[in-house]
Amino acid sequence: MNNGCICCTVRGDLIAGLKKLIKNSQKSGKVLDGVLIETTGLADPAPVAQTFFADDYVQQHMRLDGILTLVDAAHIIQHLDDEKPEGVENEAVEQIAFADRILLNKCDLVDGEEQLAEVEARIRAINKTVPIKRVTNSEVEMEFILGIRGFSLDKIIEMDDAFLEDSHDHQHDNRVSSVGIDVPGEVVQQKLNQWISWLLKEKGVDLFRSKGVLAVKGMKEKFVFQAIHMLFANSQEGEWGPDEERRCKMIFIGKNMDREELTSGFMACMAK
Ligand SMILES: Nc1nc2c(ncn2[C@@H]2O[C@H](COP(=O)(O)OP(=O)(O)OP(=O)(O)O)[C@@H](O)[C@H]2O)c(=O)[nH]1
Repeated sequence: MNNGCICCTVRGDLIAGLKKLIKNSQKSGKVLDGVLIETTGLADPAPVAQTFFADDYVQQHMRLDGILTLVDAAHIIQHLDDEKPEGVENEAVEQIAFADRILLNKCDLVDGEEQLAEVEARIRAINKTVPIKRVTNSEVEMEFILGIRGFSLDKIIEMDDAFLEDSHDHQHDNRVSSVGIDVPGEVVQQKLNQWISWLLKEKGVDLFRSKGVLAVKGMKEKFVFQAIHMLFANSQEGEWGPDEERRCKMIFIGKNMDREELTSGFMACMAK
């Protein structure tokens, strides 16, 4: 599939991809057990689910088993409370509303039963009947998420009577965007640490997701970092190959991002 948003621009690609999988399986005689589609956290689930009903060929050969929504227990309330511009859907609300199963993840990051109960109550206010499982690191038995026959067209149409209409309009929040940085060279660890601390402290509320693989001066291994809002983790993973170009590659996804500020801030950490 091409790059793009699975619920908008590349939905035609999704249908073509599904058809190809079915045809390959028929040709090779190998049974296709299932297809897992992982959207970005910012996708509207409705048009993706609609794919399984919009195309006759796909509808005849596939059944939508269920929609699984992974909820970040530590940050979900902030996203549910985010006031969107007029006409823009709140993706977090949509993803919970459409869910046939919910994995309430990162329970270890939440302060006890009271806060978890509050999160569950917010989920229940959107989707009364969905089974919810509390987990850490998404550890779950497969029976909870696969082969569940959880998707019900009647239930969805009750909630969204335009679900089967072709013109399923939805508008994304155009305050949310991504900034990618990919530059050859190395960073200076101390400058990088200072910049990341500044970034998470000052921009963490609006920074939904950051991740990167960096070449750090004097470090044989690749420096890998992951962050969700202000929660940051890093590790050293595998050494740079002798012929591999040492470079820094990162992506930041968030609200009201300033490409110029992020890029110049990072470039100031590069080794001369
Ligand atoms: N403490 C804690 N950390 C977790 C848990 N689940 C994932 N993480 C960490 O959170 C960071 C981001 O992982 P995810 O939230 O799974 O990432 P994601 O949003 O699915 O990321 P992409 O699909 O790559 O955009 C990583 O550093 C994970 O190790 C959890 O239950 N508890």
